[in-house]
Amino acid sequence: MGKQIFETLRLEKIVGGGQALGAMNDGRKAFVWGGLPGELVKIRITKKKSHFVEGVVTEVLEKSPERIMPRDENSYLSTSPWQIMPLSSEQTYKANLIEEAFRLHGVMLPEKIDVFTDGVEFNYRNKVEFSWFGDKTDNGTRETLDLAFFKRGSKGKVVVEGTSLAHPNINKLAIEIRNLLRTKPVTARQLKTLLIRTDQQGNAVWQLYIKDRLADLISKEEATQLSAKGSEIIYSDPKSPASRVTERLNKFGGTTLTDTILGVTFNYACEGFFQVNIPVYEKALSDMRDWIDHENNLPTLDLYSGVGTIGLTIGGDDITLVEINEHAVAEMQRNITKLNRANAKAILAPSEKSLEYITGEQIVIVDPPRAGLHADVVRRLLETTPPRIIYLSCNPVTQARDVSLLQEKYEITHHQGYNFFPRTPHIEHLVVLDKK
Ligand SMILES: C[S@@+](CC[C@H](N)C(=O)[O-])C[C@H]1O[C@@H](n2cnc3c(N)ncnc32)[C@H](O)[C@@H]1O
Repeated sequence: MGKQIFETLRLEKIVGGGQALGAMNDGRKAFVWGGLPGELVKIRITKKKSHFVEGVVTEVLEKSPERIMPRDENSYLSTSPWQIMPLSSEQTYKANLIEEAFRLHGVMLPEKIDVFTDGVEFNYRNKVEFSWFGDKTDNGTRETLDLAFFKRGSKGKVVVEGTSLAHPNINKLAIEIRNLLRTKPVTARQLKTLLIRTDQQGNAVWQLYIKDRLADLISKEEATQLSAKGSEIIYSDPKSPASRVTERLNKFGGTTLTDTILGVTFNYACEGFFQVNIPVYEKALSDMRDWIDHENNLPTLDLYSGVGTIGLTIGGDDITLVEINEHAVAEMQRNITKLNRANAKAILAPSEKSLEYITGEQIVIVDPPRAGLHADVVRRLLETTPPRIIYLSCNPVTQARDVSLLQEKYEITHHQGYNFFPRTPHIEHLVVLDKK
């Protein structure tokens, strides 16, 4: 291991990525996890570049009055680095980051920025992926086996018993599976990840991704003793770091879950796509629904649609959904069929290659990834000028960039922030744009 480098500095502000910003003695910017504005901290450098460094706080020399004890003292940096401040501060930082992003792009937001939260700070996640960690025991005869998360800014792992963000049934089941595997001749090196998911009723399913073809690692009897409704043992190519399904080795019960969003029922696979914090997502959807002109019954176009949870709940009868990911589209198609939505069309394609669907005669909903809208999508919107664009974003910086371009022909009618992921720096922001 290379020599560790430490530095002491004062932190100034929180930046878009969620880190606190400070300056090194040599003038380089330092993006720091685990610190708050105003604090004097000692940091360990985790990445060095010519113009900036990244680091993690190892000691707080002067504390911010905002600082609170993180609930997951050892692992909060891996899952939710804003556990060190109260939710009220988090809400203010999120609103300020939205404001700053739009100001830097020269866009005036007409209303005071408000970030909706349902006040549920913990236990909101319905999906957690655990890693595994093993170490030699004192006498070196066998290895320990623990659940773990990757440490932020290093390749190391931190041993956990769960996370405060997760539904309690997820943490409970994770421990049951860990305890069962501790009785087996298997080491952490043979295991990749454990994915656990719950529906809103708390029914849990799990998938164990392993790097050896150990189909009989867990018996049917053992699986039925666990507090889950279904599970799978999956062989996942060891060459890929991700939990990809290479081969399904064994299955105990179904691993499909069902949830209802604004009265519409969706089925999704354990490894499939689905929203993580359904109550707050539902609030965003019901707000967005208010901006769909159901009276005039215009068709709706949902770009970057995922499995269609926006378009199929709030879009009208005549809805076209465009998504790049084939698994998401397959899941969306299954749901369209099940819901008997004859006028819903799922398109497997990048939005920027589906420009012919943007005709100007429909309400357009966009919910792009962090990179924001493709330049060709913005160009086509400006050419065809649909009467309303409903833009939900997980990155206010790229949203502000796109809105600044769309302002040529649109004005902002409404905007609202949402806190889908409390205790983390993630921000969602809705902007409703009307043709001028
Ligand atoms: C922020 S998610 C939104 C998903 C969905 N609207 C929802 O509410 O759950 C962005 C989605 O865009 C998809 N995506 C990414 N790049 C895309 C592109 N160029 N064209 C279409 N979809 C894309 C991703 O696969 C992902 O499902």
